Amino acid sequence: MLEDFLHFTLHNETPEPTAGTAPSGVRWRWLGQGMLELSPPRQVDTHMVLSAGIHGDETAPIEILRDLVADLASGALPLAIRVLVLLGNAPAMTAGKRYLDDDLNRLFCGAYRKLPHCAESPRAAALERAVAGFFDEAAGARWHLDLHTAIRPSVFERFALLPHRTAPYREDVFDWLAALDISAVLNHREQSNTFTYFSCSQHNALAATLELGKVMPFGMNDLTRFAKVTDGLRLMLSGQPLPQGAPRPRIFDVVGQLDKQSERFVLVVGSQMANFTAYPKGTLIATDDGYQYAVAHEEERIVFPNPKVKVGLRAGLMVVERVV
Ligand SMILES: O=C(O)CCC(=O)N[C@@H](CCC(=O)O)C(=O)O
Ligand SMILES: [Zn+2]
Repeated sequence: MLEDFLHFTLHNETPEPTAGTAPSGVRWRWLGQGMLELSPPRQVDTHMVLSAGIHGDETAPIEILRDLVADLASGALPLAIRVLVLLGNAPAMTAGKRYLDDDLNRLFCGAYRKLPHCAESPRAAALERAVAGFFDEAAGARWHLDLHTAIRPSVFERFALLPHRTAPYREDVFDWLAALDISAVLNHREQSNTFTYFSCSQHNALAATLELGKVMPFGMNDLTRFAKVTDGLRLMLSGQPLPQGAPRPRIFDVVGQLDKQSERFVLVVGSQMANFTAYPKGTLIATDDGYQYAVAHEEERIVFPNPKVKVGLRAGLMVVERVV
């Protein structure tokens, strides 16, 4: 099973037995579809959740995690920390869609309770339980990296989003992201219902969403484009120091959110631009019933423009580069 964790996940097959020790000595526990805990034989003080496929059509990170699990099982990659690998939305992966009924990454922090009949709600609940169980037993450092790909091309092919928290992020977080080949960081300034906000706010994990390239079908990804990210993850998993000296990512603060309040929402600037496209002060970006968003700063950049989201959800973020 560990050689092709993804296959078991997509076919909703349960391995028999559901726990064991791999040839590498790594202990494993299958916690349910797409949920696998791996730990070295000795006690460790670092605990990392690695998730992908929270959106079913974002396949590159799913393939990256599949390959990492296989290498941990065979011993090609030694494991020095405890890790929970989560593949989020298997039915959506099979359908090649972002989600079936509702966006799973808007259903965390208990938001799933408001949509009891949606296909993704039980999954959000199960993922929350898995993370809670994992971190309950975790004394020491807690990390969560949630790997995604963007729908649109991006000015920065690999970027991170940090969930809002009251304490500012330590400077070394940006060095750490630089070592993972991340060239831009978007700093959220509001609470949300994303997976990383959940693990950050409810489990005190150092959490980040990583956006790796653009949505492609399974088998069509050029994973060499993310080789440095994968190398960094391998170092983290095997307890090795990350390389120093990578250029610091550029940092952007969210200054506005484009909310789709009704079906009359219009993204005036269109929706075909790359993420982080810049607009000058005064540009009208979006309109809706009784609402409009115009650029208020000298320059703002748009991220995740998507007028097709459901009413009530964010249809884009506006960010401003931080002067450091
Ligand atoms: O390209 C897009 O429009 C969406 C890519 C994506 O799924 N991004 C995540 C970001 C989560 C965060 O804000 O941390 C999402 O929208 O859920
Ligand atoms: Zn995504």
